[in-house]
Amino acid sequence: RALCSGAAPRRLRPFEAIPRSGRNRWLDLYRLWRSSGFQDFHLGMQSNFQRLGPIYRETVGAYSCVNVLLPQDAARLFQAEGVFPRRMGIEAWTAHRRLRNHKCGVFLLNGEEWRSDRLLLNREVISPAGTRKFLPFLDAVARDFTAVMRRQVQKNARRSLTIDLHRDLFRFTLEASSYALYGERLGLLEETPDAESQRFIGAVETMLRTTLPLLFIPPHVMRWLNHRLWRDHIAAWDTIFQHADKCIQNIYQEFCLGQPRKYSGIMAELLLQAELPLDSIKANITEFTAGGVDTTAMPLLFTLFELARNPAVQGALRAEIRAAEARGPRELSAVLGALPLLRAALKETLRLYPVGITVQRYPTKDVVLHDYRVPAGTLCQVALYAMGRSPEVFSSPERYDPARWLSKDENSFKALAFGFGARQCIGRRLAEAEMMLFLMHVLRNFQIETASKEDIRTVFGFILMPEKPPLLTFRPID
Ligand code: HEC
Ligand SMILES: C[C@@H](NS(C)(=O)=O)c1cncc(N2C(=O)c3ccc(Cl)cc3C2(C)C)c1
Repeated sequence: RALCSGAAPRRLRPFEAIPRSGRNRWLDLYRLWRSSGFQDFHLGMQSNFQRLGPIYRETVGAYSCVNVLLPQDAARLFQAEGVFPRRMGIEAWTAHRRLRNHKCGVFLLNGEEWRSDRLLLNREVISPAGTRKFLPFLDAVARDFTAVMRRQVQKNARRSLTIDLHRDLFRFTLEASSYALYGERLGLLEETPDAESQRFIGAVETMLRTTLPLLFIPPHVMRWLNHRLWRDHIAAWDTIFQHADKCIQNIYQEFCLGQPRKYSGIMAELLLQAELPLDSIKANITEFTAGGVDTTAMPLLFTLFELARNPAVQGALRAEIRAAEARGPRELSAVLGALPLLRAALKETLRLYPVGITVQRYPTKDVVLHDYRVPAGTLCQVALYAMGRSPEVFSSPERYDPARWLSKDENSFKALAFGFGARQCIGRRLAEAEMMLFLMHVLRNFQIETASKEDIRTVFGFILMPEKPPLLTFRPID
């Protein structure tokens, strides 16, 4: 085909010819550790692409990988992922599970074990039918959150509320995901939120923060050093598992006392389904409980900030929400289906602030990335942060413009914030619904403003987060 199109067939280049960042893997690890470069990892990748081009190889400490940022290279990588797609493991996490004799959830499993758990979980967690069942639970929590905010505003003489919302957002996402998972309200939105749940949120933050250095340093070295980092990491995991166990015990007891008459959350459905063994249900529900807090709270904070500094976009979204509401009360999935601009705003937020800054795969067969031969089994990753801000991929990438996702033009393999294919984020529909419902109720009830028009500096703490959470002002709309 290349010949008849007149173009000379592109010569394939050898793997060794791929440009390399850094010089010495251990020196670069030391430098990264010293310069707290872990938290600027995403920025380092972005400048490497600017220096070396759209593909390069990186070796830091024990970790070595090929980085790409163009959609067509992402497409080729995913086409080579095979039936058991695999990401880089997190040794520190599996080390904890072994230490405590816990099973792993789908995030940490691979091969046949991963596939059998994943197929059984999909029906209740990510399928349209499963999602429809837990939408009302998320809507109830989003309504409660907005009502608590309105009460808060009434107390202020100025009838507005200026606040760093990030702690409240953690409580919202934990309250919402726990209600969908366990069918139980934790009561986190009340004035005096439950102390144990607060401790859980803190433990998730500590666990994520201490995971970062452990990604680059083999944990057996850490354990040998019995480094404080390792002790904090394990203690945080123990708190996470204790909390999830308490929630699971409650619902398991009720389940044994008699079948719940109507839908009471994902966990109850999995127990009723009786296909996944209890310890697998526990391992996965624990992952979902811990994985459902920061991952969804951060994009909400970034979206509120961008809408505050882009009032025209905020107005267009409010108009869309009012129009959808004017069409009368309908099933929640229909309401969410009538908010394409709001869904596009979430895509735009995740383009600029991707919670997971990369998506990784080990190709199961040799693959050609940007005309280079890459052997099967090489760790490759799509740099989502660099892709989202690359002028080669997005026109005026610095502009927050949700409408770019509605145009007819080629957007394939550009919206990768939830990953791709059979191994994509299983919490995607839960996260999307939580964020859509939250923003729908907040935008209908409040005008959002911010004094700072400056970009937010982001740091990589396993989750992409703001270095300093923005201060936002909420003015009630009567
Ligand atoms: C309720 C749980 C939950 C929530 C909420 C959640 N995730 Fe995930 N996510 C997971 C799990 C579990 C996996 C691993 C899935 C697997 O390996 O089968 C995962 C995997 C991923 C991956 C890797 C996908 C791939 O193709 O390798 C990405 C990227 C991701 N999530 C992004 C997000 C983003 C972005 C958000 C929120 C805006 C989010 N996640 C919220 C549970 C969640
Ligand atoms: C940030 C991004 N990293 S990623 C998967 O792209 O490399 C991500 C996306 N979706 C979910 C997560 N999770 C967490 O935060 C988390 C915490 C504790 C546990 Cl037990 C399990 C998790 C998971 C992996 C579900 C993380």
